[in-house]
Amino acid sequence: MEKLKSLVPNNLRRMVAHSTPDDLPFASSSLLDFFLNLLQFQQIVRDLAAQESGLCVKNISAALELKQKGNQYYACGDYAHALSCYTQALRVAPSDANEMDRNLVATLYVNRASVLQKMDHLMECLRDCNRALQISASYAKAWYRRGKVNVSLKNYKDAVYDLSIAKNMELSLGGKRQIESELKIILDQYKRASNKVVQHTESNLKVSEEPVQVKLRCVTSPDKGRGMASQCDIPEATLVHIEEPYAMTILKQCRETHCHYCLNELPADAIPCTSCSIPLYCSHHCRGQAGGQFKSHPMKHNIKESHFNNLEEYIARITLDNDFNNLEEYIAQITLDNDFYPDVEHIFEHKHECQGAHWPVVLPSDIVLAGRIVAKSIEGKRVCKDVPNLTGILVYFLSELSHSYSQIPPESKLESHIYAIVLLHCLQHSYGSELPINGASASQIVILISQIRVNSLAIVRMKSNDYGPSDQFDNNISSGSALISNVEQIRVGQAIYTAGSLYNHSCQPNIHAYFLSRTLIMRTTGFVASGCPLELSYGPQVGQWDCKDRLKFLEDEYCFRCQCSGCSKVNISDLVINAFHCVDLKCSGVVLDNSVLNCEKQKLKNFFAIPEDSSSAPNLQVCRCSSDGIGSVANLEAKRTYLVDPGYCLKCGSYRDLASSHAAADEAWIYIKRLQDAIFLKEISSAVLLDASRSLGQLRSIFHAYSKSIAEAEDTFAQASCLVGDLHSARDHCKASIEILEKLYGHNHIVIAYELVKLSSIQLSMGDKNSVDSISRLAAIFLRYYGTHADKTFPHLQFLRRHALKLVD
Ligand SMILES: C[S@@+](CC[C@H](N)C(=O)[O-])C[C@H]1O[C@@H](n2cnc3c(N)ncnc32)[C@H](O)[C@@H]1O
Repeated sequence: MEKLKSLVPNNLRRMVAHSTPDDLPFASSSLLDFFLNLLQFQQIVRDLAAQESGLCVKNISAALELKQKGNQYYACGDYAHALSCYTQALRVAPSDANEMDRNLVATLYVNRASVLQKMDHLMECLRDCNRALQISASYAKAWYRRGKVNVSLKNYKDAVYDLSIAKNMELSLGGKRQIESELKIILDQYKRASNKVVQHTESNLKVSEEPVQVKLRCVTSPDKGRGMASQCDIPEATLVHIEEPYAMTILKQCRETHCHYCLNELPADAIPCTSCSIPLYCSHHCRGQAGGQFKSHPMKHNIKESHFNNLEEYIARITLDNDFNNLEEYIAQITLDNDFYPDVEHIFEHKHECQGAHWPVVLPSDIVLAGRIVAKSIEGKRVCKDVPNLTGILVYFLSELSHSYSQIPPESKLESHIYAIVLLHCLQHSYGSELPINGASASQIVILISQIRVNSLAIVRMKSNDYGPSDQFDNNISSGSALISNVEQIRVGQAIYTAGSLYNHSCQPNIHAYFLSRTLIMRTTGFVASGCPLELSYGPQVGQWDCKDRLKFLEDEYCFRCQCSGCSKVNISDLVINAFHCVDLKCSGVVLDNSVLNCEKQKLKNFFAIPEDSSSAPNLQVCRCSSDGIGSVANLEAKRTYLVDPGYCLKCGSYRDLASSHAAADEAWIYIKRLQDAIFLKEISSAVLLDASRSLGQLRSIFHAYSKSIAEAEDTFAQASCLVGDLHSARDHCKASIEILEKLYGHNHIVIAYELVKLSSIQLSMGDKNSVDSISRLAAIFLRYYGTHADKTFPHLQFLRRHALKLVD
């Protein structure tokens, strides 16, 4: 990108940078003409879009090399590395490659199955054996491995079948004898045990049985444009929206860890695309839905019919059991190809990327997402033939979704134009004349990119990390084996939800958006009165950042100035979050620095906007101040001189020297940061702890008691205390941090639930029965945000509940 940008001459750069939606086609076409005559551009595009020589094409020698490495790791017992090598080998192995008369992919599945069994991933091992047998039904080693894993799963009947078949297929006499002796042992086990049947169906992807029962309507307001509003009173935790993405793509950093279709974490037996080396999927279902070029394995071997008769007789003889009579059906069930192919109307999102070219890996996620939207539109056009050209195929996006082209910074405009032209060239390899490359099509993709910018949602997953005292730390304070849970949200994908994009943002949202698989779900987090707008947070919230930081983020990321209530009305959180303590330590007032005050001043002006001579207004203001707690930190009805200069306490008017306060705070933070580094390295010395403890005392005298700084420092101490095994202190610091967060976010915010996960796990480790209350409270908040999906989105909740019950018993 930088290379291409640097080649654009200044006059053209200026023209593109200052273009508006009206003169966009002219700017696009001028830039396109320039690039088409540029050799470097042609070379870059050729590299990105080349199919046969692309980096993502299957590659037999790379696969063999990785297989070899995997074998070496396996031989020396390094199963984790062996597993990774076999998975990478499967990713690049062509489906028709053979090695010693055996299909290479089948061999790799069997090798990986052996590792998975060693690592005790039994169901994953079973699935890999099935995959090998679906390619080559007469593969003795695959039947053998299947038999062995079925023994581990105590599925003895299947194990008898599998090993008998393996013995029948095995060519060497020695091999046959070995299997026979193993069979004898299994037969004994079979006779002694009652056989259970292990279900090996793939994961159920149905996400929600709960229907959406409320009616919403689209409303328009002058400051936010269209938005959604309720048509009736809606109780809290009500499901208000559920939607599948129009288009979705995985984020780069999750390509190796999450399924490229459903975005759930990959299991140990992840499967690759059959014809390129880009995606990994968790199941055949997801692979089928995403769709590649669907190459089947040409070496498919089936078992000859004649084998069945002898084999059935043999099994009947060794088992003396009439129950083994449908061998043919058994084999058919296992060896049947279980790739799931959706109906003919289904549009495959990965198909156009699956040609070996590496542009889908190299270009940024939002550009790949734009590619998926264009591809879906073209495929849709094939189904509905009366849509004429690109204007037609992108008609929904061009006319229905808002965009920010006029507001985006000049540099970003140039980047969008270059990406649009590059993307068009890459997509043309799949769509030829269906996708003309000209100024009109390029400008439409530029608009599409800016629509993605303001309308796409980040798909997130909740992740809980456990940490406890380091082994080497001499724990002489408590004997508790603390295992503390930390919850974090990680971004895994980016998607466009067409109806979901009508919801506006608020920094004090009344709906919560979350994802199951790739499905978007929205729920009210409190009671919503009829006619009220329903708004979610696009990222920043009151309590998380102060107002100026939220405004900046929304302008930078989404190109709009937030008009929500959190950014236009005074609230206690914005006043205290980055506030200094009053010099009079007995005073609870806040002292604001210049940057915060400038932003708050605007809101404070609105606060005083009511005419001076209005007799009822001041009382109203007082009521409001005391009701939301503002009165305890700022006396906004008093003299307005406080509002003019930074450094004065908003309650008593005392002056604080902010320059020296900033310097003292920076110094104190050096020691807290040192403690954070020590936590990361899990090496906490008493000297580091002591210095940080002194600094915490200093911070408490510098910052306001409800400030984020103090909350963060308390949280750091909670973690450190946990690691050194001082659970009493960990609990107290965790409680202190929660108290501050309650002031910043409110009592029932999801952030409080995340902190309660920490607190309750500390309490559980201490055997403290108060953990039951903490867990009930966090479960109630989770219920409010996730309703019936609370356990599904956060399975750790069940674990906590179980342990709390044990404690009560
Ligand atoms: C995903 S769209 C929401 C629907 C949009 N209002 C429309 O008419 O299509 C995001 C855009 O809505 C507007 N918007 C959303 N929340 C806003 C807010 N809190 N303040 C101002 N504008 C907002 C901005 O123009 C933003 O770029």
